[in-house]
Amino acid sequence: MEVQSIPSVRIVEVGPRDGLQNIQESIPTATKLELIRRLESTGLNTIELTSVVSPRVIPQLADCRDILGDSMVKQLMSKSHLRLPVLVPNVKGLDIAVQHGVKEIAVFISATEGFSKANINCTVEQGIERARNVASLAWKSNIAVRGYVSCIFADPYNGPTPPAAVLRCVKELLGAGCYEVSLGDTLGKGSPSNVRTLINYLVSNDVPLGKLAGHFHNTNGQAMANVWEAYNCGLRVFDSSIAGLGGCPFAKGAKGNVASGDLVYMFHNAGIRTGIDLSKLVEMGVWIAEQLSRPNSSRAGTALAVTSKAMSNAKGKHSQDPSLQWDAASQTEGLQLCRPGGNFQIVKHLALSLPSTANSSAPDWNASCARQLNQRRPV
Ligand SMILES: CC(C)(COP(=O)([O-])OP(=O)([O-])OC[C@H]1O[C@@H](n2cnc3c(N)ncnc32)[C@H](O)[C@@H]1OP(=O)([O-])[O-])[C@@H](O)C(=O)NCCC(=O)NCCSC(=O)C[C@@](C)(O)CC(=O)[O-]
Repeated sequence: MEVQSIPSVRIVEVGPRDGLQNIQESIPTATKLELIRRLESTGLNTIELTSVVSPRVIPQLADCRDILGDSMVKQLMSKSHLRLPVLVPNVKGLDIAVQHGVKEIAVFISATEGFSKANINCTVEQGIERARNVASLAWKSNIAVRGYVSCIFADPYNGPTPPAAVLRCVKELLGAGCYEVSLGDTLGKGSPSNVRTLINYLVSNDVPLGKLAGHFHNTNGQAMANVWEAYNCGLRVFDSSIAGLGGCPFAKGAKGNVASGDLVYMFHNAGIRTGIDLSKLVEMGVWIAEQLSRPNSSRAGTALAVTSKAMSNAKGKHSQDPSLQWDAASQTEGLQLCRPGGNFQIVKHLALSLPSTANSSAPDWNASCARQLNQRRPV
């Protein structure tokens, strides 16, 4: 008999990097570290830790050395089942990552000129050259390299992106040694039909599906639909961010990444394994939204958090409220009468257990029942 394996996806949590990079208020390093620690405890096995970029451009992540030098992060880095990429734009970033024992980096280029110039201050061609150089040095240091191509559907300065420009960047990154390339809808402009068209186009031009990941921002509320469409086209790796945080200073108006909680909820409901504990992820979403004083953009996360709070409130109330503690009031064979707390004026519950000889002794049993209820009738 053919054994069917359970379908699974890999989720790349980009919250500590993409999720935080565009937040203006300074976030304490301790909060970022706690975020990483809690994310790992949910079962996520790929977490982008931070970026090593110009602190003038991304001041929020200027503490990247403190993150990478922290003992808890070092301990995570020593776990062989975890992938903990760090975003780097150039050799300087790679050097700092190497000094801190990073085992995986992510390089990033744009398919479009406008965003490339704004984001990394170079042309697309120069960006490719830099990424190639960084990747080749990384490989020499035994560091795995993931790649991003931004603006797969549109650029904030140049408008719609030609698919051929995306193809070129994907091929360049794979040729440079990236084990996987994440397709970034930086502005969140794409919808499922764009996703299908682009993936089909890439595949028909010899890009292996297994080398692609999806990175969808939720500006127009299409991110979940885009993930699902990409899944149905054959993608199995998706980037997401806790509480739907995310954004880039050069993608004005774009909203956060697809929320990790929504993604995991959707996949689990479809019988697709993620390896992630959804209830822990939900708690995490609530926690980080509180820490940052921001709304939690995960719809499933918010809804599940409300339900779980209501359930634990009800549980707590039941165990504390004396009127809901049930005592045996009287007991005869086959009949137990319970009462809530000390107040017997309202009979809230009657637990009846029929005698094993119910048929033969039914008249006796009925009489016993009536007697007890009459004795205990509310006044
Ligand atoms: C690429 C540069 C550095 C070019 O910026 P530049 O000004 O051309 O670089 P430079 O080499 O002239 O250096 C300028 C200053 O930055 C410093 N510097 C230079 N490199 C580093 C480094 N690695 N780490 C720390 N510091 C660095 C360097 O030392 C110098 O400092 P100064 O001497 O003036 O004090 C800059 O434009 C930059 O850092 N850009 C990064 C922007 C960024 O992080 N954007 C967000 C991430 S991309 C994204 O979100 C999209 C993605 C990936 O999520 C997918 C998607 O959604 O599409």
